Amino acid sequence: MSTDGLPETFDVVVHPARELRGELRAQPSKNYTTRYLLAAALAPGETRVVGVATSEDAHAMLRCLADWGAGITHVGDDVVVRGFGASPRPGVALNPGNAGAVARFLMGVAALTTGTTFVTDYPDSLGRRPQGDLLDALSRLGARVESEGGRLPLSISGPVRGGAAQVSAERSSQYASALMFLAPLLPGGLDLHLTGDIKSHAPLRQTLDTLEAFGVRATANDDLSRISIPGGQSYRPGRVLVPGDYPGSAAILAAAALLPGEVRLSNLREHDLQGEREALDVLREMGADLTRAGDAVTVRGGRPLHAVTRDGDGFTDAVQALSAAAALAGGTTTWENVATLRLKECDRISDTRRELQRLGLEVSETADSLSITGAPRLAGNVTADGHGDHRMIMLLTLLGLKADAPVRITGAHHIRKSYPHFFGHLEALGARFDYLPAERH
Ligand SMILES: O=C(O)C1=C[C@@H](OP(=O)(O)O)[C@@H](O)[C@H](O)C1
Ligand SMILES: C=C(OP(=O)(O)O)C(=O)O
Repeated sequence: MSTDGLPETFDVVVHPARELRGELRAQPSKNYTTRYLLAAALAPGETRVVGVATSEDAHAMLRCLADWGAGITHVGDDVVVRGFGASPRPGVALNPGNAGAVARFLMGVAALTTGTTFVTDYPDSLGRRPQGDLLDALSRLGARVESEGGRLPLSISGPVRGGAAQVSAERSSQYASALMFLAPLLPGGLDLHLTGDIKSHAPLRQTLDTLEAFGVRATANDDLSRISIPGGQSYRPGRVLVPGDYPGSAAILAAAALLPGEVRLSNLREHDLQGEREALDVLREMGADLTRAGDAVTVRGGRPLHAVTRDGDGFTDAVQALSAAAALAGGTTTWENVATLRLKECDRISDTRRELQRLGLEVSETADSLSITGAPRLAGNVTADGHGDHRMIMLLTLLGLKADAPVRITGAHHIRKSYPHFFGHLEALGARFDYLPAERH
């Protein structure tokens, strides 16, 4: 499955880099790939999804949709999906791997079936992430739900009719997105009330955007606390183009800001709903020299950076990458309102604090914030724990490039969850890595 030419599992040794220089095309967006593939499967007929991500999460979605009965044909970088419409095959066990969004979106749609089971081969990561808020919403709608403590493995059986529904959006926006994908295919649609302090508004807008691209009518109020989707609709098949990925690109841009040289990254739409687009503003506010021409962003790196205090919830998947910039900026950077980071592939607050401290940095945390005091230089010569988390691996890689001596990152193959060509892209810019047998998986 891996197209990156690297061993199946590996630790990476990151060598200090003098500069980064060159041009790259941003990889396809993870969040739009998962959404477009799912919407394509929910559409009767054929949809061509142009430029699909090749990450493990994209493969997880493709595998699950095929198991539910979608026809999947790869044509170059595109995927042609023959949808199952409102009738995914019942009685199937789906394995979404380690992909939270994939698992949750499919759990919503599972209410169309008379029984779907969800299992994972990542019991220590996805298997620990909470699903209770979505399961509660589904059972209030009349679905039959079985789980132990609201975690995978679990099973969901419909049918449900729809109508008024409540879902908490405090721990993850993915629960509400899941119900939004389900809603148009229910006889009664859904009048959704998102409760709690709503987090991750940006992905919710990406879901609304996807529904619109597939001809599904939906209305929402400004703060997204009310989302109304009439029932009895169908997804319209057609052709959709996956935009470039801001979360992964934020790591490349942060690396480029930290090191001397010049990096140009294309395929980053200026008007895009991915919240991690804000990473560009954050880097600029920190003092980076970043310019945009159309869909290309150029960074002239090596300028001194300074600390910022920002609400990180708008760019949740770029907080790790920006933490690398913070680790080398003058002063103390604080990411506020980031409690949901604790519920990702690892605890991205406490685990990040521990790894940064291991590298010699001063870091503190509260329940919902992370503060990092920048150091003028990092000694390196340590082994850091990747925590099986692609975004932690990106952060540690950036610090290794800037350190005085190499940094080893364990389990670096988990980069493939969202960015299989991450190391290859950095090599193309002049970085150097060794790939060693993994000390542990
Ligand atoms: O809807 C999506 O595709 C995503 C939503 C976000 O999760 P939360 O809503 O849990 O913050 C984000 O972190 C994740 O990578 C993808
Ligand atoms: C948290 C992430 O993904 P997911 O929730 O889809 O597993 C991520 O991509 O950083």
